[in-house]
Amino acid sequence: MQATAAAVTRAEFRDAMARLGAAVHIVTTDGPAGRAGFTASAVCSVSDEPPTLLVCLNRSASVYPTFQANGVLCVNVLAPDHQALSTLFGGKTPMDERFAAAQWHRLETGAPRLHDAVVSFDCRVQRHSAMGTHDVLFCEVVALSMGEAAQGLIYFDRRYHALGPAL
Ligand SMILES: NC(=O)c1ccc[n+]([C@@H]2O[C@H](COP(=O)([O-])OP(=O)(O)OC[C@H]3O[C@@H](n4cnc5c(N)ncnc54)[C@H](O)[C@@H]3O)[C@@H](O)[C@H]2O)c1
Ligand SMILES: Cc1cc2c(cc1C)N(C[C@H](O)[C@H](O)[C@H](O)COP(=O)(O)O)c1[nH]c(=O)[nH]c(=O)c1N2
Repeated sequence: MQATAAAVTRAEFRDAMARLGAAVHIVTTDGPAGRAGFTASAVCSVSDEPPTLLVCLNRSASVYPTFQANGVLCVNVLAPDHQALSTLFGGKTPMDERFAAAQWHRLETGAPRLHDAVVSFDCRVQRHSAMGTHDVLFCEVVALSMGEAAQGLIYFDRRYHALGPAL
């Protein structure tokens, strides 16, 4: 099936995007506006000088005002064991219940770092830009924490898949 740009519906776009596999993250914040976190697949490297990544956040998400006000966040890259945690942070669960399901620490900014994340990027949001339903947050990485295992959790075809070295 082929569709031209003008004729691409939301449903067609989502069906197509479901075939673009992506790593899964829990993005957190803490500060004057309180603590919040959500599951995100729309995360990408932008520049290594200054070290910068981007996160796309839906402006209709309940967490949006908290991220907007705090201006800091931590991108926690998930491992295969974190499937249930990803589901918890990707639904409508109250914030305290989300955070009660795992252990958290802090790096520089105070945004929660997941203790067994594959890697965590602690960031200050330098800029944000609205596009359609989402804000693109440009985040400068001010501290890093590398986990022990280099294994990944991928979201592809609306399901989770474990990623690790071939045996
Ligand atoms: N970028 C996002 O905001 C994003 C990404 C993945 C999932 N989700 C949300 O998670 C839930 C389950 O998603 P699913 O993948 O099982 O099925 P789905 O059919 O809702 O989404 C399929 C794919 O489309 C993209 N997508 C979904 N919603 C989007 C949005 N609002 N803006 C931009 N891209 C979007 C993602 O790549 C997603 O994996 C949905 O509520 C969805 O909105 C949002
Ligand atoms: C696998 C997967 C991937 C994503 C999401 C979900 C799931 C299951 N969600 C949706 C987001 O996590 C969800 O809306 C949050 O729970 C926010 O909910 P509240 O509105 O704050 O309760 C999501 N939302 C967003 O704004 N950007 C993203 O990149 C993603 N990616």
